[in-house]
Amino acid sequence: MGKETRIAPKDKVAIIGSGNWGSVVAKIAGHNVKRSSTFHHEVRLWVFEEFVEGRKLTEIINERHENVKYLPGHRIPENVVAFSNLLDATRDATSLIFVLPHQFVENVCSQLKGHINPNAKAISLVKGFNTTDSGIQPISHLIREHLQLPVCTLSGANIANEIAEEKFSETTIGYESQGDGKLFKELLETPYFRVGLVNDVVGVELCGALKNVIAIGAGIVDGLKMGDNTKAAIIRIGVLEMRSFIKRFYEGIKDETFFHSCGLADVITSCYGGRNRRVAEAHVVTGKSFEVLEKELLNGQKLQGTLTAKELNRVIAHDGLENEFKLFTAIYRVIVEGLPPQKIFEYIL
Ligand SMILES: NC(=O)C1=CN([C@@H]2O[C@H](COP(=O)(O)OP(=O)(O)OC[C@H]3O[C@@H](n4cnc5c(N)ncnc54)[C@H](O)[C@@H]3O)[C@@H](O)[C@H]2O)C=CC1
Ligand SMILES: O=C(CO)COP(=O)(O)O
Repeated sequence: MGKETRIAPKDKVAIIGSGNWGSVVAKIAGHNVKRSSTFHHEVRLWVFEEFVEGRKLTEIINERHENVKYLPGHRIPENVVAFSNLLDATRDATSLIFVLPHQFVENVCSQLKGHINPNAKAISLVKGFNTTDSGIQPISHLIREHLQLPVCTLSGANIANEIAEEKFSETTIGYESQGDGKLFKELLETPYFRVGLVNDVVGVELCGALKNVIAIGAGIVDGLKMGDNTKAAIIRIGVLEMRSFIKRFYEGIKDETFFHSCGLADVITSCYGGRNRRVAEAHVVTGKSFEVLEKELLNGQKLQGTLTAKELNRVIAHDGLENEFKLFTAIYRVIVEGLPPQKIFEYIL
């Protein structure tokens, strides 16, 4: 009898989330799998169903191959198929990409519990974390604990619309197992979207979460028309608080992580572009609340920085660390307690 050659089954990809960034990732992964011998040629995209101009968003995506609400004007490849049912979207999938606003991840994971392929691995592109009384819970840990699978993270200086336009940018994948990191790099890298790898899952995602709070500080500076020197000061102080917070709550975070795209570079892009900066500027100019402006300006897209500022403050206040995290505390007070924005400078003196 001749030796049987067994062909390894191809990885099936499911993308969980189809907002602004999720839709760009669907475009990238959809194109990449077409050329790949590693991945199955269909990519499934879970869409939180809603009606757009009287039609289901999933139907529109599957017919027009465009997410007309969250990424208008950009084609999503035809091998990306939208599903409104989470279990259909993820059935048999072995590579799961989580790309949701962080407040929705827990609910999604509860629904997925017990329905995941035993060989699956995941990557979280989510920028945010949860808090408990004992500290912070990174989203990668939340996913790992619910679904019992290995989780990488991806974060970087990645304004979604610019990447949709294929303008050059970089990102960072944090991995525990290098093989998983390389697999997701193969799935997501393109000539215009370059992936760096670092053996630091939590460091990557916590930078991505905290930079959203610093970006709110930058938006406040813009709203007050303070200028570039002031914004640079907010960036400098913000980066120091970001590093100090991450190191305090997580051992083993690598210094090099802050110099990958997920670190300082993402702080910079978010402090100049990005939704958190924009809404914070509008808050200063109009005096409207962040909740109202999120609805008025973002057409269903979500702010992550306001929630993260609240979650951060829970930990800072619990441990009495306001003097060590003066900028984070001041930004929280502007968002939640109505502190006049110009007063943040009194806090950080
Ligand atoms: N947009 C960007 O430029 C980037 C975003 N990110 C991060 O990616 C994550 C996802 O953001 P985006 O794709 O931009 O989303 P988005 O903010 O554009 O859209 C919100 C998404 O949430 C969905 N949604 C609303 N209610 C829901 C619910 N109850 N359950 C589940 N989903 C619900 C909406 O259908 C929509 O797909 C966030 O953590 C964000 O910080 C990371 C890099 C770049
Ligand atoms: O994460 C981002 C850029 O890297 C996007 O930031 P915003 O959510 O503020 O738009």
